[in-house]
This record gives sequence, C-alpha cells and structure tokens, in this order.
Amino acid sequence: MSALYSETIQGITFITFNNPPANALSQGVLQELSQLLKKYEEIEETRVIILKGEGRFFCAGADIKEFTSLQQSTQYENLAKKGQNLFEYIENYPKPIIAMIHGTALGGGLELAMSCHMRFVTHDAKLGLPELQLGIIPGFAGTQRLPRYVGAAKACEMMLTSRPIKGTEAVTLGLANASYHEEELHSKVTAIAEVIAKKSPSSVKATLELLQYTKTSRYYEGVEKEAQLFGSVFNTEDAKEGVTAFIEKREPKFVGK
Ligand SMILES: C/C=C/C(=O)SCCNC(=O)CCNC(=O)[C@H](O)C(C)(C)COP(=O)(O)OP(=O)(O)OC[C@H]1O[C@@H](n2cnc3c(N)ncnc32)[C@H](O)[C@@H]1OP(=O)(O)O
Repeated sequence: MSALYSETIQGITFITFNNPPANALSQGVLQELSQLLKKYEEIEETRVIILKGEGRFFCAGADIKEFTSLQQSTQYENLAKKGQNLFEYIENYPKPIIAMIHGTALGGGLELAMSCHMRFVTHDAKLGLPELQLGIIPGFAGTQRLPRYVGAAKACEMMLTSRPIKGTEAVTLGLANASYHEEELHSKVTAIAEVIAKKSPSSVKATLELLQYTKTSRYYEGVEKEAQLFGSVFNTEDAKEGVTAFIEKREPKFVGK
C-alpha cells in the first residue's frame, strides 16, 4: 500500500502522508515523495503543492524503528544524504511547495517542512528537532536550516534541549508563516494557494529561483559535515540506548560513550 496519496483541485496538488501511526519518513516514504514530486514538476495543471499529513500528525520524523535495521555508520550517512538531497530538491522546486502542519512536525518532519517554501501551522502544533533525545543529531539539513529561520541562539536551545515549540511561537520566530485553529487550517492554506495559483508560473518560478541565492557556500559545507557526523554518532552506545529507549517507551540513560 502506498504511504502517500495525491489529488489536484483547481491547480493545487495536495500530497498527503498516510503512513500510520506517525507518518514517519521511512526510506520508502522518501522515495515515494521524490517520485511524486518529479511527476508533478512535469504536470502543467499543478501550480502549487501542499504537503499534509493524515491522522494525528503532519510527520514525526525519520522512522526510528527503521534505524535498528541499519548497522554501519556509512549506512546512516547515506540515509542523511538521501534526505538532504530530496529536501534540497524541494527547496529548489520550480513550483511553490507549502507545508500544512497539524499535530507535530518533529525531527525529519520539521526538516522537510523547513525545505518547503512556506509553512502554515495549527496554533498548538509542536515543531522541534528532538534528535538529541535519541542520542543522535539531526541529519536532513536541520542543523543548517533551523538557524536561518529562528537565529542561532534559539536553534541551539531547541536542539540541545530537544523541546519543541508551539505553532504560535513558530510564527513569532519566523519559522512559520501563520497559525490557525485546526478546523480552519485547510481552508485558510488552500485560499493562500489559490491566490498563488493564479500568478504567472514563470514569475513564480523566477522568484523561487532567486530566493535560493540567499544560501551561502558554507551551507553546503555544513550539510556535508552534518551527514558525516550523523553517520559517526550512530557508532556510540548512547545512540543505541536512545533509539532503544524510544522503542521501549522509557527515558534514555546516556553514558557519554
Ligand atoms: C535525520 C532525521 C532524524 C529523525 O527524524 S529522528 C526522529 C525524530 N523524531 C522524534 O524523535 C519524534 C519521536 N516521537 C515522539 O516524540 C512521539 O511519538 C510523538 C510526539 C510524535 C507522539 O507522541 P504520543 O502522542 O505520546 O504517541 P506515541 O505513542 O509516542 O506514538 C504513537 C506511535 O507512533 C510511533 N512513532 C512516533 N514517532 C515515530 C518515529 N519518528 N518513527 C517511528 N515510529 C514513531 C510510536 O512508536 C507509536 O507507535 P506504537 O503505537 O506502535 O507504539
């Protein structure tokens, strides 16, 4: 069964994660998303894409249970690169991609949302990069994108404490465009997408392309280093403890090895 489904209504393509219970980004989900985006890049009718999640969450991040099937640090490094490459493709996509976030956007879920061109959230959505709680680090370019939105100090606090922020705070910090009550999220975001869908696709594409020039060359050094460290951190006992503790639903006990 497919973990994503899509439909297009009046120029707006909705791509929905349907990978219960938490819409985790398994490697299969990342691949399916990549294929769908490639398809819609070619379909002229699609003017705007909205990414959303079925069920309680937008997306709870990379599939933690899948981590136990990987052994070598190079496998983790490759996983990080796979996610980074897909999110880079999203950020450079020639049509606007909007993340419509309810419930949670955590870890890879927030990293995905940060690569989208805009983020609209519910007031009480939880947004965060809690990877240190698992004894690991963000690996889908979150260490590099989060400071661009919220500044270095807040990004540092969010990552080192693993504490998520609420949708309303995300708006104040500039991480999200606006927040709404859950019942109105869909209609409000669709209304914004409708406005964009009426613009000239050429001028929209040119604007999106120009926005990418704000990235510095250090960004690419940063994501390269992030993938390396994402791989090597999985060699630690703490990473095994953190992932096991999540699966066993208990607090991790980190020893520093
Ligand atoms: C490079 C990228 C790296 C990463 O992204 S690492 C992952 C970062 N993400 C996280 O650390 C988030 C982990 N999840 C949570 O903190 C919590 O969960 C939630 C806040 C999302 C929800 O909490 P609650 O409402 O108490 O539900 P629940 O019982 O914890 O979760 C419901 C089911 O969803 C599964 N689940 C949640 N997140 C993930 C995930 N990221 N990967 C795989 N499974 C996940 C759980 O295990 C459980 O499943 P079951 O019902 O079978 O016990």
